[in-house]
Amino acid sequence: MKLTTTHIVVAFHIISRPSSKRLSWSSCGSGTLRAQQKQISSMGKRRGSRKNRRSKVQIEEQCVVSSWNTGGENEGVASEPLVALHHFETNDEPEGFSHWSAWRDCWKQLGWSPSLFQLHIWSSWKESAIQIVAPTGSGKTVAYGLPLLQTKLSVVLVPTRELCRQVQQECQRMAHSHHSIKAWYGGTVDKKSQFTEFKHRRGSSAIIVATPGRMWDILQSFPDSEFDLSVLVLDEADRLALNAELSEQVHNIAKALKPTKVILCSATQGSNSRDVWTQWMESAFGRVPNVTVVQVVSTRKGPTTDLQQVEDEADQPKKRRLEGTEIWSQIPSRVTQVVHVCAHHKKPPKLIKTLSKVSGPGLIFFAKITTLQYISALLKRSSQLKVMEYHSRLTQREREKPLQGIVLTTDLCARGIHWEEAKFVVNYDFPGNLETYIHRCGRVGRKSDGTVYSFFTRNFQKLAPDLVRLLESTNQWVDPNLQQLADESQEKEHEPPEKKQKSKQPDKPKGKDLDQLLDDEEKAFAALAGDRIVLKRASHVSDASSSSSDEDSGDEE
Ligand SMILES: Nc1ncnc2c1ncn2[C@@H]1O[C@H](COP(=O)(O)OP(=O)(O)OP(=O)(O)O)[C@@H](O)[C@H]1O
Repeated sequence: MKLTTTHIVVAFHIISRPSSKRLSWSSCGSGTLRAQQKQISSMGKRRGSRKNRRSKVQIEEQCVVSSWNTGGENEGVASEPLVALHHFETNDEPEGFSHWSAWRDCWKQLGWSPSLFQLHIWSSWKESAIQIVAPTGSGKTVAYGLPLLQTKLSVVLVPTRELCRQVQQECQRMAHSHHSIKAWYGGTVDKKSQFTEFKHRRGSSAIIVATPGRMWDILQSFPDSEFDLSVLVLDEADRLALNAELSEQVHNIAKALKPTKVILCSATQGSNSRDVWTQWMESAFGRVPNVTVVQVVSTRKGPTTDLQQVEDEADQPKKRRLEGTEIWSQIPSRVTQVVHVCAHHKKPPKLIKTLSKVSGPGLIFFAKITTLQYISALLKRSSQLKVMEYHSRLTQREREKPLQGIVLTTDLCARGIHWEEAKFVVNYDFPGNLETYIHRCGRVGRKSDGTVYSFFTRNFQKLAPDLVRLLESTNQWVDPNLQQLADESQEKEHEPPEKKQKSKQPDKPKGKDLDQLLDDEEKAFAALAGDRIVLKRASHVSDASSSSSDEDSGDEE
């Protein structure tokens, strides 16, 4: 597998969320652009570390079109999108686009201007395989959803039920009432009627949004059926690829449905996803086509005291992208990230302190449901806060309730969920990889500014060097303790193998199991809350130390 070397920057653009008028593509006249640059640079000034403030670093976002396949060279890439903004403003129909007026009417109804990467995706729509990589909240659903409204039967696979419902609603918003968009996941109408409807839809225009588990279940129940599928969209494609069960289901679905087009979509790519994606393509097409990648990337620009440093850093995103692990650009610039290194037992008081600072609704992420339930019980007893639990052990009915107040959740909510009102995220437990960190950060900053507070414990030291680079690349403050952990980690990388073995950090904090850690948390809460807390562990968490069975992977069915 090789990424072709031609990466052509096809356009330059500073983007936040496309709906934001001041930063929208339509307002990209040079005067406005200068104002935007000023605005971005002043954001850097407000939020940046001292080092960044001095160097006045600007973050600029660009749309890059490239391609990959199993070894071939990249063919010529258009220097600007075939579908341009003026096509939306005039009657001038772009060449080769049927149903153009329907597309335009749809946008006019929504009252939006398409963003640059959305224009590029539509311009690339004739390709049989497209990969979309754009920041959280940038409008990827609309980017693939709008063309689906002009095609025959298409299937969108997403990893969770929540996302399934959300994508269905988003597509329905764009669609005229005659267009049928269905959401299929466990607990919905019976399989037989879903299958009959699917068969009935052959040849007509319809979108089915489903979890892979449900879709495969239905297809398995009715073997030897023929389908006439136009497009298969794999939303959160890296999540689907990196989970063995989901990946196997997608593989089987691609083989059974034989789509004519495959769309891969996510804010992150994950380092090993591409091998799995290749297998899916082989199942769908019987060969691996050239995959066109439309990607939003950010680079840092601006005067600095150290030119070499800027040049090195400017190279960094490109290098990472070439390795297929681009992680820098996908957190919107209006999200402030505050990462603090802290000891595990300090997390409860830190949480209370953080919650006293924030206002408005938000999400707190936990690695395990038992920890979540435990902290939830403590918060309910010790504060007046409106707390809601949200994880995969709830009933379907409970999972359908709208999010409100302070939501204690797991990675079930890490991806895709569009909750405009959310003002903050707390990573009570830091996620195991930076892709998940990026997706969790993306739950805020969707309508207005948001802040992400992360409690970083030493057992995540391995992530520290990349996390520091990520924070710097997005102009954020870097905790000196985090910098120190990053430096130590890099020094360890260069140690001879024997020494490395000796100094290897255990995955869990040394000598303490979850029960002990919860005891520490309980004491810390008691110290803070005084009499309001009854020092008695809730019975439903007394087996908290029991294995990883309480982890919430967010997978479906
Ligand atoms: N061109 C546009 N102008 C204004 N609003 C837009 C535009 N495109 C999409 N939106 C809106 O932006 C919001 C976020 O879109 P969406 O949920 O598709 O983000 P996303 O890129 O899929 O994010 P994530 O990576 O977190 O899943 C939606 O409410 C959508 O309706």
